[in-house]
Amino acid sequence: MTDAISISQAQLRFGETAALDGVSLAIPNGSCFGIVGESGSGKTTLMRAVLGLQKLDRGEIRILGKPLLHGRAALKERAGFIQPIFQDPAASLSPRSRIRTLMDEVGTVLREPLAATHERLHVILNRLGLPPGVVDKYPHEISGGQARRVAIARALLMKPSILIADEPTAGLDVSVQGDLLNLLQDIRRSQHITLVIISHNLAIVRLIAENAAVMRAGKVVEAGEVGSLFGSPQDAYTRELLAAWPSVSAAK
Ligand SMILES: Nc1ncnc2c1ncn2[C@@H]1O[C@H](COP(=O)(O)OP(=O)(O)OP(=O)(O)O)[C@@H](O)[C@H]1O
Repeated sequence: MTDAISISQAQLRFGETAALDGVSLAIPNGSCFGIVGESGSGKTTLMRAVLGLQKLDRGEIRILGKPLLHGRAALKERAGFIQPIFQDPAASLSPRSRIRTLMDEVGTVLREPLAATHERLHVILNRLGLPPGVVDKYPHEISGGQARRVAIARALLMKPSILIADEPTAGLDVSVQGDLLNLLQDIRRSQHITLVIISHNLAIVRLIAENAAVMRAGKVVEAGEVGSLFGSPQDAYTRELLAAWPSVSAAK
């Protein structure tokens, strides 16, 4: 079966820093895949490269079997099947537009009648526990948790087959974090979406991912099925990370 994302020998430097240093990964179609690692290990850079927002110095990325291309047309085409949820959702919402405008843009991009977009949006907002009236608000009028769910709603409205979420629960109350993860997991299963979760939080990845990769200093130090990766880590760095999350190694 074709992988949703395959990355081969990705290299990317920012001056002296090797943000990606020979990263190779295969993310199976329809799976939930976690990318973990401490701050600065290269997780966000990898996500940006996969989205085509950052060019590699060397290496290759394939999305659903096709080589990743750059340029406006390729970026636009890719938005139809791969969608990001960025760490700071408020930053991706235009401050001067009501949320309705942001959602209506999706209908235009998909060349879908507005009524059909609104109907799908209604279902998605309901699913995410957002009141329908949220669309009449400006981004500064909603809470951080709502902004994150609005960003997820917009991403889902695009009907992606791959969703990449960078720290999807950052800044949310612990009580809401579990709900959001369960919801993402439900949506992934019912819509057969490949979900990539990027997080420094091992507990989140342990909870919902099937496979994961551990990154350090731009390299993948270890990757595999989550149970064995966290149950019997082979790499010293994975063990070190796990030691900081005792509840993760205990939860088998
Ligand atoms: N635009 C940039 N210019 C210069 N250096 C950068 C840039 N983006 C990232 N880096 C550097 O590349 C390395 C990897 O950063 P990256 O943001 O990918 O890490 P991360 O694992 O996502 O961290 P975090 O969990 O804090 O978001 C870091 O050393 C960072 O300082």
